[in-house]
Amino acid sequence: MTKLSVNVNKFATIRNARGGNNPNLIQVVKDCERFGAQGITIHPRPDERHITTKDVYDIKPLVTTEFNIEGYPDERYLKLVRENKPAQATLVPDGPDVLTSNKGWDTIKNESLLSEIIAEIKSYGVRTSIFVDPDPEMAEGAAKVGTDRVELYTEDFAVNYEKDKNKAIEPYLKTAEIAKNAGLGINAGHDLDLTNLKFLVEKIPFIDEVSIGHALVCDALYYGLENTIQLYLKQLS
Ligand SMILES: CC(=O)[C@@H](O)[C@H](O)COP(=O)(O)O
Ligand SMILES: NCC(=O)COP(=O)(O)O
Repeated sequence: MTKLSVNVNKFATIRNARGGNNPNLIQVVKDCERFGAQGITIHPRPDERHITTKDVYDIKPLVTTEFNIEGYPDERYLKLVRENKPAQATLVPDGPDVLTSNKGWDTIKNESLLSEIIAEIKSYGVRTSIFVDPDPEMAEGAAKVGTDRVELYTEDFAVNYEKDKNKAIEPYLKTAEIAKNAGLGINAGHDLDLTNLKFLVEKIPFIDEVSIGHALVCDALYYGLENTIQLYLKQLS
C-alpha cells in the first residue's frame, strides 16, 4: 500500500512568521506520526524560510517512521544528509530563488552529476529518490544514474485533473511503468490533495509513497490535524 509522508514545511512557515516557537515543530512531527503518518518529509531550503538547519537536527532523532529530506544537492544539503542519515534523500533541481519546486530533473543532461551524487548518498546508507517530470525518457535516464526511486512531480496532474483526469494521468502512468520495469521504486508529490489523491493511487497502485504538505496543512485548518491525516490515509487504503 502507498505510504503517506507528511511534509511539515508549512508548519515551519507559520512558526517563522512570528519568530517564536508556535507551532512547535517537534510536537507537530510527533503528532503527525501519532495520528498515522507513515513518514515525515522536509525540504530545508537555503534561505531557511521554513525548515531551518537546526530543525533538521532536532527532528531527525524523533522520527520513528521514514524521514525524507528533499533538496538541491549542494554541499549544505549533502552535509545534512551525511550527518542525519534519513531513510531517504530526495534530490530536487530547484534553484535557491524558486517559490516552490517547479520542475523535475533532466536526467539525461545531468547524468554524470546525478550518478556521482547518488553514489555518494548511497555510500552514507541512505536511499535516494529523484524528482522527475512525467516523461518516460526521464525515467529511463533515472534508471541509468543508479537511483533507488523516482518521485513523480504531480503539479501538472493536479492542475489538469478537473479538466480531464484520464488524460492528466496518462503520462504519469507511462513514466511510472517504465521506472517500475527498470526496477525503480515510485514516489509522487506536489499539489496532491483530497480530491486527486485517490484517483492517482487507483491508476498507479504501485506508488510506494506520496509526500503531501501544502494541501494537507490547509485541510488541517478546517478539519484538525488528526482528522486530516486520517482522511488522507483513507484515500490511500
Ligand atoms: C519537492 C516538492 O515537490 C516540493 O513540493 C517541496 O517539498 C515543497 O516545497 P515548499 O514547501 O518550499 O513549497
Ligand atoms: N515532495 C512533495 C512534497 O513533499 C509536498 O508537496 P506539496 O504537497 O506541499 O505540494
